[in-house]
Amino acid sequence: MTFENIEISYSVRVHPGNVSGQITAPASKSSMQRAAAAALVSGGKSIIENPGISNDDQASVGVIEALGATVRATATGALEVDATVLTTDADQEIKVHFGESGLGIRMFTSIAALRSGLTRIEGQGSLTSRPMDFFDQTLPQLGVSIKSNQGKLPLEIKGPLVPQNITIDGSLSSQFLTGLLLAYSAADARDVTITVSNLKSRPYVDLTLKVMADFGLKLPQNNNYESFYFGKQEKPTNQATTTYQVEGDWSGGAFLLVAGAIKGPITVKGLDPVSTQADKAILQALQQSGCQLSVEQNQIQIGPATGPLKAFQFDATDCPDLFPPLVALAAYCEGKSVIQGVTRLAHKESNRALTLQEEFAKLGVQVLLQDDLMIIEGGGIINGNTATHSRHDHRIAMAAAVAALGADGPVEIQEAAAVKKSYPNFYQHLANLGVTLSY
Ligand SMILES: O=C(O)C1=C[C@@H](OP(=O)(O)O)[C@@H](O)[C@H](O)C1
Ligand SMILES: C=C(OP(=O)(O)O)C(=O)O
Repeated sequence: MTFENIEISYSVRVHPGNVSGQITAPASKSSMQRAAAAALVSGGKSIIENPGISNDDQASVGVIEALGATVRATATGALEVDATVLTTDADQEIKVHFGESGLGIRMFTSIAALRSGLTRIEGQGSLTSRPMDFFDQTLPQLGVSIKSNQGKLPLEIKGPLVPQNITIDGSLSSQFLTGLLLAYSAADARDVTITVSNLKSRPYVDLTLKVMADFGLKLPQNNNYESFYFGKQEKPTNQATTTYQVEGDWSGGAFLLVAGAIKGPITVKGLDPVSTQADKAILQALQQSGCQLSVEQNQIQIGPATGPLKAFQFDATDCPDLFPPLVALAAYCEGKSVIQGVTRLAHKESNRALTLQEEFAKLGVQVLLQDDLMIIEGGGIINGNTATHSRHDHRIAMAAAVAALGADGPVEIQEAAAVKKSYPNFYQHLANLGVTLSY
C-alpha cells in the first residue's frame, strides 16, 4: 500500500444512545509490531496469529519485507514470516517507509542499522514532526553513520551497528530502548550494558522483553529498568518455528470499556487481564469511577454505576495512551478527575494535552492543564449538535466518539478515518454495539 494515499477526510456523526452486546477488542499494534520485528531478527520461521491490520501494523509488515523477510498470509489469516534467508542483501541501498508509526520508526531504525548498506528511513503526517534526534546522538556511538533533517525525518543510516556499553535517556520515549534491545539481541551483544536514565512507559519495555522471550531471542537482564545487561553466552540458535498469538489491545479496548461504563452494559472479549500491556491500568480508573466491572480471564463485563460515576485520580505517566479514553470517562464522572503525566503527551500524533483540551471544550467539557496534571471537570451536560476534529490523531477521534454517547445530540468527528492508525474497525465496532452512526 502507499501511505501517501491514505484517505483521511471523511466525517462520522455519532448519535447518542446506549451500547449493548459483546465485542472483541482489536489486535494490539504494540504486540503485532514487536512480533514482526522479533520474527525478522530471529532469523527463523514464525507464524503470527491474530495479526493486526491497522496502518501501523501494515507499515511494520512492509518494513520487514523491505529488510528481506518473506511474509505470506495463510488460509486461516495468520502471517507466516520466513527470515531464514533474507531477500535483501545487507550491503544493498534500501528505503523503508513507516507511515505514521512512532514505534515502527523508533524500533526498526536500530534494527536497520545492523545492515552495512544505506537505509533511507521515511514517514509521513505527524511522524515528520516527531523527535528522532535520539538517533543522531546514539547511533554514531555504535559505529553507525546517520544523516537526519535536524533531528527529524527523513533519516539515512549506514551500519553495521556494533553493540557497546551505552547510556541513553529514557524520558522522552521507551520506543528507542525497545529498538536497541532488539538490535543488541540480534547482533548477539555479549557482556554489554545499555544504561537508561529516567525511563518512562516502563510496561512497554516489559512487553518488548516478553515478545523477545516468546520468539526465543537472547534476553538481557533487566536491572530495575536502570540497565539492561546482555550476558557473555552466545545467542540461542532458533531451529523450531515460533508461533506467536498477537494480544488483544488494551489501548483500543480502553475506549470500548469507557463506552460500557458510560452507556453499557457490554461485554468486551480478547483482553488478557495478566498482559504486560501498559494500558491494562485503565481498570484502576474504571474501578475508582464506581462503574459495574467484572474482570474474568476471557471477558470483561462493564456497565454504568447505579448512581452517578465518581471522579478519579490516576497517574498515566507510564501509560500515556490512556489520557484520551480517561478524559472521555472523566467527562461523565461527577467532580474533578485528575490525571498525572501531561508532559508525556507533547510528542504523540498531536500535542494531546492541547488537542484534548480544545476538542473537549467543543463538547462543553472543561479540561485544565496545570504543570504535569490534567484536571477534568465532569458530570455536566455534554454538548451535542456540534463538530469535533480528530486533529489527525486516532485517539482524539475515538475519545470524542465515546464521549458523544451521552451527549444531548449527535457529535460530528471530522477527519474521522484517523482511527485507521491503530483501530480501523472502531466505528464498525461501535455500530455492532448498537450505536447509530451517520456519514
Ligand atoms: O512501545 C509501544 O508500543 C508504545 C509506547 C508508548 O510510547 P512512549 O514510550 O513514547 O511513551 C505509547 O505511547 C505508544 O503508543 C506505543
Ligand atoms: C503514540 C502512539 O503511537 P506511536 O508512538 O507508535 O506512533 C499511539 O498509538 O497513541
